[in-house]
Amino acid sequence: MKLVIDNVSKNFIDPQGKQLSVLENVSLTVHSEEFVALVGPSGCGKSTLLNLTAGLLSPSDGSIYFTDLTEGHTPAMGIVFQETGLFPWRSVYENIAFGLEATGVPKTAQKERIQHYINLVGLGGFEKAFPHQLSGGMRQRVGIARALVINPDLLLMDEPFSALDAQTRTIMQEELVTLWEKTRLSTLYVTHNIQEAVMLADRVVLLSRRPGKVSKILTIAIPRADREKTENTAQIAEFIRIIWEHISSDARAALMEVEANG
Ligand SMILES: Nc1ncnc2c1ncn2[C@@H]1O[C@H](COP(=O)(O)OP(=O)(O)OP(=O)(O)O)[C@@H](O)[C@H]1O
Repeated sequence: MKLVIDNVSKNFIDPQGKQLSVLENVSLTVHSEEFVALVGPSGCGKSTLLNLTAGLLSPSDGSIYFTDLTEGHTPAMGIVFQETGLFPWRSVYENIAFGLEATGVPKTAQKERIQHYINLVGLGGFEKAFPHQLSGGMRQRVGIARALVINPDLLLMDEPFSALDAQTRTIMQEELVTLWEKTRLSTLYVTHNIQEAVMLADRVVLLSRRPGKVSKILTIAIPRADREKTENTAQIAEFIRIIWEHISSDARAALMEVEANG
């Protein structure tokens, strides 16, 4: 499976009725078993690109498609947003079951699958709890399990941990690394936090937006072996220093822009 974002542009109409060009000719691929982090300052169009990929928005130009699929297979996408959007009147189990309800998966297989993901995200024992009885981190785990239960080909995550306190965020990031090692799911992860991107991703993609200009893509590749060495702040800082030596001046400017405006 490969996700291809091919020369995509997106314009919106702003509240004054003027056309606002957010993305122009943006191209990006996410390969099978690849974790790509999309980093950029606030307002550069990260969520727009993710929503276009999810099919929640349509591109003004260009196309988004999958290649290298098994014949006849329709790709599925799991989505995790910053706001989990859990149904408050449904239990943990019922919230996770939601994604499977409209599918043809038989009931017994559904039960097994739901329980598998509940255990995988560490929520065993909380099946009957309601969202208001859970911490922010636990609610995000429900959101992640709900996205995974449909066995997606691609996982889309939009700042899933940014509403959490710093300590919980670190725990959730570590848990996501462990979870990803188990699932190796192709993932596109939006964040404005460079450290988080470096810690999680195989490849960091910078979406840069200069004043008066539309967004453009710059990529920093992070080999998987090196990613595993970025487990604490000191290692991440050292890693970013090494990357810094090897990237273009445009990419340096984009990183500084993220730090200044992220
Ligand atoms: N539906 C819409 N109608 C009009 N303008 C929009 C719409 N959605 C997004 N925009 C504008 O597009 C630009 C990019 O927004 P987007 O949410 O994609 O940025 P972002 O990089 O995800 O920002 P943040 O990190 O703050 O979430 C912003 O200027 C925003 O105001």
